[in-house]
Amino acid sequence: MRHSSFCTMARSIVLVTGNKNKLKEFLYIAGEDFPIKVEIQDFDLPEYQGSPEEIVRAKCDLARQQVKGPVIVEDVSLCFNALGGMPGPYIKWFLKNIGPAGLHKMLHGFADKTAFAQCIFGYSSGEEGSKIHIFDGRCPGKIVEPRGSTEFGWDPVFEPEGYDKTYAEMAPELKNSISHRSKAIAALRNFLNKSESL
Ligand SMILES: O=c1nc[nH]c2c1ncn2[C@H]1C[C@H](O)[C@@H](COP(=O)(O)OP(=O)(O)OP(=O)(O)O)O1
Ligand SMILES: [Mg+2]
Repeated sequence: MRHSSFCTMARSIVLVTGNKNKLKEFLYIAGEDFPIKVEIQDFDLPEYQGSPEEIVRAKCDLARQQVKGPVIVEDVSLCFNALGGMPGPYIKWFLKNIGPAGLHKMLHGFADKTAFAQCIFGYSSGEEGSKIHIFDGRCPGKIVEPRGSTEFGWDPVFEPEGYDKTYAEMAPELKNSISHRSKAIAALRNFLNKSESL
């Protein structure tokens, strides 16, 4: 927290997520020096269809209505270039129904295995009608046969560009230093540090 006399920042923000692995990575990446205290509320928000950004905006607005204060929400997409960006924000349902191995098989007929992981945060100060700020982080890579820990989602099939390991084979420090999530958190951190803009 900054102590400038211009500081109008709220004392804490609520991160709404039902995903424990997301939360773990968020807290790890945010670290001790995150500009604002983050509290967690674990509830499932309905997710509309649309572009990743539209989904985050709607999710953030619903979170704001429930929390009645400053909120952040996160939505993650896994976008296959050969499929024009699909499954994208619908990755959760593909993963749930066909698993990581099925995701890899989806690209069987395509030479292009490239993909990108996208993490978008939506932030609202909590006031009705206030602007929802968007922070977008991406990591390019490719979809491979599953390798590594099966602990977190599609990590076993995503191999970031420039590495010969999948996210699931990486030490947490490495994934958290290059991931889509770390890039989005860097943008969020930068915004929160400019407390006058809140
Ligand atoms: O770094 C990641 N590495 C691997 N898998 C990941 C990652 N980040 C999200 N995921 C999974 C979780 C869910 O299956 C889907 C995104 O859906 P998404 O709606 O954003 O997550 P969610 O519903 O689990 O949590 P939330 O309550 O925050 O909406 O991709
Ligand atoms: Mg969700």
